[in-house]
Amino acid sequence: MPHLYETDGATIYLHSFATIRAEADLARFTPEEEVVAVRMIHAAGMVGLEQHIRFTPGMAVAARAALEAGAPILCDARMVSEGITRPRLPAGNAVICTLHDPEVPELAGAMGNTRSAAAVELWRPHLEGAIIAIGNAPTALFHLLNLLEDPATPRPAAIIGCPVGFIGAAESKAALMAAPPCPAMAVEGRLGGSAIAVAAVNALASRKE
Ligand SMILES: C/C1=C2N=C(/C=C3N=C(/C(C)=C4\N[C@@](C)([C@@H]5N=C1[C@](C)(CCC(=O)O)[C@H]5CC(=O)O)[C@@](C)(CC(=O)O)[C@@H]4CCC(=O)O)[C@@](C)(CC(=O)O)[C@@H]\3CCC(=O)O)C(C)(C)[C@@H]/2CCC(=O)O
Repeated sequence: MPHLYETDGATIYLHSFATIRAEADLARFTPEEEVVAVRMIHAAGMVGLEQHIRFTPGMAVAARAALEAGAPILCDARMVSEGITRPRLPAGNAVICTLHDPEVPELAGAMGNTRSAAAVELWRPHLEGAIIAIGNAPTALFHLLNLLEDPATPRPAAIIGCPVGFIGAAESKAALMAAPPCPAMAVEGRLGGSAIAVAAVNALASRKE
């Protein structure tokens, strides 16, 4: 007997989002935040993730406006940059990941830091008004926060802080949300990951589902 399963992509999405809206506790989110939270839950396959999602007031609106104005999107890992659905982007926005730039390994050695943190150095010319999407590397978020401690460093429009894991992930996101240098959102604790960061970007880039 062949397995029977749903084969229509649009129907799968429809049922998926309906299930999330039926099961997740989304009451505390604004309408602009809610679509982002739903898509992040969808990417993680985890109702309950919403309890760990934090936004600074107005972040979702500010990030959407920045994307409409053409903001570039700076990503810590190629897993993030590759996941962004280009046709969703409202202004043909540039998607930039500097992690695999040939300069990065030597720079990381000179800095005594990871390649992920060194790659953030190469964001400097693009930082002003950018959307930052960090889905993997805690050291990238920590290094960005350190750069932004200098008031002369150009301000991004918004930071999506979703590094994942056991070493530095919770701490870097706690530092982001304790003193956000610009509008920001984060998944608190160890949870996070490239797919969840991508889902946030894709939701912010889209009109309501
Ligand atoms: C310590 C690192 C962590 N990586 C995690 C999880 C995943 N990483 C994947 C991949 C393919 C990559 N990770 C690198 C970014 C690499 N990962 C690190 C670093 C050693 C340090 C980062 C940090 O601590 O901040 C980092 C290398 C560096 O010097 O910066 C990667 C560049 C490694 C490489 O391929 O050379 C690479 C990213 C490639 C890209 O997308 O451009 C995984 C897919 C590994 C796997 O499972 O095979 C996975 C993806 C998770 C995700 O959703 O993104 C952690 C858990 C985040 C961990 C940091 C925290 C910890 O607790 O250890």
